[in-house]
Amino acid sequence: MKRGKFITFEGGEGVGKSTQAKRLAERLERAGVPVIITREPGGTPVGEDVRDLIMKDRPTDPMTELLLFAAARAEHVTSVIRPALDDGTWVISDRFIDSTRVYQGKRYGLEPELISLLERYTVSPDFPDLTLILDLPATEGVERAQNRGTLSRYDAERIETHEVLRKGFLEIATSEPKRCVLIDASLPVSSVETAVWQAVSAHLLVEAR
Ligand SMILES: Nc1ncnc2c1ncn2[C@@H]1O[C@H](COP(=O)(O)OP(=O)(O)O)[C@@H](O)[C@H]1O
Ligand SMILES: Cc1cn([C@H]2C[C@H](O)[C@@H](COP(=O)(O)OP(=O)(O)O)O2)c(=O)[nH]c1=O
Repeated sequence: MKRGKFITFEGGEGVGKSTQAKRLAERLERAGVPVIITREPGGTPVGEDVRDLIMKDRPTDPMTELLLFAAARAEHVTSVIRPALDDGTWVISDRFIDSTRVYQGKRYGLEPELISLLERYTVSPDFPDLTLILDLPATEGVERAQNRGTLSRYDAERIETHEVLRKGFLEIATSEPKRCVLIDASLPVSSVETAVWQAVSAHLLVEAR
């Protein structure tokens, strides 16, 4: 049985991750590839509870927040992601480790060594095969999230904070060019979809055949 591929979408608020995750899944299905979509925080009953908890009662201590995201991720990897990949199913996750690196690492300054250690225990060896980083000026992303009508407490942060987050994602794209592809998310939905499909075809479909 050929192992499935693991694809993650990352980027700031409202950049189009959920929209593109759905479109990519539809394209893969049309290409005959078995695929599931999942998200973080979330993806499991425990993960969804953690999501509700974090969104509702924001932890005052960044370390609490980091450990909650890590706990949800451990459950997500062991009960959803790893079994699917082992079974030959492709997995698309709307946010994953890079969100922690950027939101808890860059924004709160929590130590990269600690974040790496948590990744080692919660994710390893199931790191993403391909990460699509959707890039958009922070003001546009927040505007899209506002228009969508669901502005989370994270979305509502100051625009300077969103720019710090954007920079964090750009740094990851630069430092890990084999895993990450940077996508211009300011283009129309269908053009972003084409860019995503080109990246997936070039990185994964050729070797999957
Ligand atoms: N390329 C795009 N151009 C314009 N609007 C978009 C684009 N992609 C998504 N949107 C819209 O922006 C909002 C946020 O998109 P969404 O996929 O929910 O983003 P995210 O999951 O990154 O928060 C939605 O209302 C969506 O319809
Ligand atoms: C997965 C993850 C998410 N987050 C944050 C990013 C988002 O602001 C929030 C999840 O909200 P979500 O609704 O997924 O964001 P979006 O507005 O992009 O659709 O949780 C972290 O801070 N760390 C993490 O590890």
